[in-house]
Amino acid sequence: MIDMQQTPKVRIGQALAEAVADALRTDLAQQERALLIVSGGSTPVPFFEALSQVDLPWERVDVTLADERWVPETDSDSNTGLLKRHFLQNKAAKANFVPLTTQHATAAEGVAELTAVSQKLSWPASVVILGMGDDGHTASLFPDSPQLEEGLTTDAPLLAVTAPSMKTKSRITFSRKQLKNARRHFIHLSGAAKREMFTKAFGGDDIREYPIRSFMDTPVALYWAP
Ligand SMILES: O=C1O[C@H](COP(=O)(O)O)[C@@H](O)[C@H](O)[C@H]1O
Repeated sequence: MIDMQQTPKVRIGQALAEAVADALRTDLAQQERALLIVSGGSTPVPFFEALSQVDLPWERVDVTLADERWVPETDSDSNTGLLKRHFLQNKAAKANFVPLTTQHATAAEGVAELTAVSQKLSWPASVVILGMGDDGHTASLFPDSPQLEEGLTTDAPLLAVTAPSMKTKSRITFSRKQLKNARRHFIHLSGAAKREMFTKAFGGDDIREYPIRSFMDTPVALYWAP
């Protein structure tokens, strides 16, 4: 239930949590397991906290990330660390979390193992939630990345990438094609800078300029909070 006393970011987080929970319930009524793919970064915290409290057969839900920074879970930049602190708690503690990191030193070395793991999940995903950076990146598909073309075109599910403009440059990401392999897509944004970028991105067609554009040919529900 949306709490009208809360800030817009919390209310949008609650609304998105309700929509995602409904989607998972619908799919779990027809299949044994459901796959939920979430993004990291800073935006999803209120959504994670709301979803963690929802009643669901979480033991039948596999959760993984759209992308991960290649750092230990204890690093403040780790998306896995973020999920563990804000989402995989309360009722959602029973979900099966599939991390996008391995013991390998680099993402390039870990990608084969993670590809094998990811292929055992219940595709198509029930839900993919995408974020967007202020530069128009989504997942770890960055406009200035040498692997952008590969990420936008490959049939491989996962790839190792570098993001020259980011603090954590070494990353792993699901490819555009794999992120599209889902029943429902949501984009979750907050703040004026993201509104401006979203308007710019959705006003043009060059997917290499703003990679979030590569989801404009997909039905997406936008959850934006001022
Ligand atoms: O690096 C990343 O950035 C995007 C956007 O993050 P935000 O902090 O601006 O919300 C995120 O969606 C992605 O998962 C993350 O690894």
